[in-house]
Amino acid sequence: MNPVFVAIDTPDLGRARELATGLAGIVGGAKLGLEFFGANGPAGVAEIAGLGLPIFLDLKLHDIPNTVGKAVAALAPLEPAILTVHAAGGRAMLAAAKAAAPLSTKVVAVTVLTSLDAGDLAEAGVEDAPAKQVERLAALAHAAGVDGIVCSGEEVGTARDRWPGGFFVVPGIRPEGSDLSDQKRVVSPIEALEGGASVLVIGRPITAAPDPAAAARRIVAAL
Ligand SMILES: O=C(O)c1cc(=O)[nH]c(=O)n1[C@@H]1O[C@H](COP(=O)(O)O)[C@@H](O)[C@H]1O
Repeated sequence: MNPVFVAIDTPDLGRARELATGLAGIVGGAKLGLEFFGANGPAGVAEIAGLGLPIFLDLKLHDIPNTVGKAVAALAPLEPAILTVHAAGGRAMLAAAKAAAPLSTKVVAVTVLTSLDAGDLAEAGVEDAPAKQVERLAALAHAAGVDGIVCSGEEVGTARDRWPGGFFVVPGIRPEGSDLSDQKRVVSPIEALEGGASVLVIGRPITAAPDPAAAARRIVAAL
């Protein structure tokens, strides 16, 4: 399976359609997140899904177990290939999300966002290094029965060693020389794959390129 999921982060349905159409056959799937969902809702997700790429619905749900379970049930007709929740929501919330999801959907728990470093965690009261916090939340996600986690490429190797059958989503991917933007824990596409990533989430290095299809082809060819 082609592990590259392109993050289509835009509120513009026409632009999303253009990207999904132009990248079908080059990448393995499309990730739609809060920006797209806020503007286009479930109908927009269904429209992009109809273009043929597997859909990763990245809404990073984080609330009490009842609310998250019912939100996942409301999203279930979309049958996304992958759906995100926040591991910090706790064991019962993670279990409720998994119980409400279609069997074909991989529910993955976001551990420590790739936009955070040790200083950011300390400001939020977490004194451990990101790797330690990822390890803790990965163990929680595993125990709660979800399918895998989202972590950076810096942690995926250790996480995979501890959960060999897990599904590992790695964003914060930057090919050599590309702009970091707001990402702080980044690795290259090949480093993420060699570390054990199941899926590489890549947004702006593809979507902000003058020729997104050519950028995606270069990334996939280097894997
Ligand atoms: O869950 C995610 O996909 C996610 C988790 C995380 O820790 N970091 C992260 O960047 N993401 C998402 O991955 C994408 C990264 O986009 P780029 O930085 O443009 O490659 C965005 O859509 C983020 O919402």
